[in-house]
Amino acid sequence: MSSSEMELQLPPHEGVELSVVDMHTGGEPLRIIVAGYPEVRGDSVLSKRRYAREHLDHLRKVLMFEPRGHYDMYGALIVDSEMPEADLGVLFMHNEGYSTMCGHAVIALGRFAVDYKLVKEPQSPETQVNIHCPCGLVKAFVEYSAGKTGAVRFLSVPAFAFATDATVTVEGFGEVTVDISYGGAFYAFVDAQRFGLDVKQSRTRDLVDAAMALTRAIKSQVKLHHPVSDDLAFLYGTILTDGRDQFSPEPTANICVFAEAQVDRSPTGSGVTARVALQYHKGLIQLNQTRTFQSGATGSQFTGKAVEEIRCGDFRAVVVEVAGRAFYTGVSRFVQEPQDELTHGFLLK
Ligand SMILES: O=C(O)[C@H]1NCC[C@@H]1O
Repeated sequence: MSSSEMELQLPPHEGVELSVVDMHTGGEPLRIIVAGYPEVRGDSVLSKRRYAREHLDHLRKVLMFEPRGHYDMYGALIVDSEMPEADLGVLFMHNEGYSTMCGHAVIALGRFAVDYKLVKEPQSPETQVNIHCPCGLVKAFVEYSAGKTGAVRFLSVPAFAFATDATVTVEGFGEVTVDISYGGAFYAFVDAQRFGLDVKQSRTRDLVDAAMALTRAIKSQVKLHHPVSDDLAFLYGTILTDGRDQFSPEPTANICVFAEAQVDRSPTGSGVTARVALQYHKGLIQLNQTRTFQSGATGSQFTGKAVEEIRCGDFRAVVVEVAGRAFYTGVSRFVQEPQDELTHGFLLK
């Protein structure tokens, strides 16, 4: 028998099995867990996120960490939603825990939900998929024609500038002026030039070190607040930019360092949402002016625009639309053999 004829079956084994569909959006991986997880308890998606963190974290490590994943792996677990209008609920996971929003994942999940029939009756030219993320309901619109799915755009939860020109003291860099904005998760924004860096040219390690120093400083010096829930009020990451915030048809580049020094390969959907809200707040863009955002890491692109002004508690907020493309990379059935000394996973720092 030649190797091309071998059946892809695991030999007899013991232990937990987990099945996933792998995709990427602009280079950023998304491992969608489709089987093997126990029930995630909780009466809301936000409380399920808490439950997964407290009771099921060993499984996040199995799927995100080596040898099945890697330092920068990203995952999505589909859960039931308490919202009648939602087609699916989702929990996001990464190298440190569980995020509240993930735009690159929503783009991939939109395609996935149509292809794997999580929505009834797909429509052409676009099928709407309502995805209940921990931050709230996100509406994705998936191109659909002749049975095939394509590009995805989504309308995110209310996004708002939380603080502009805030000053923090950053170890090794002194006083740094930053903006903080929310796009389903909170991000700090600063021009990479402030650290003598360039988001497209500098070494990733240097960008990560600067971004993490800033994240640490903000976490210890700025108290965040979200009108809907305290579970949303934490800094998810720092986005270093090329400083080109004034509207232009040219792309603007950024790099997002989130969770525990994890680097987004995509332009960061929730980051684009937060950055558009910030640009709108500063009067640098108008409603329905589309900007192109480029990942400093891979050059991949998303577009983003503010489409409506609304309120979120006391904040003047906007609904932001982000668009991009996701692709399948494979399917896997992972096993966790009990005899394996490294069965729980590990990370190299
Ligand atoms: O696209 C996004 O929003 C995400 N990508 C990884 C970090 C963020 O959650």
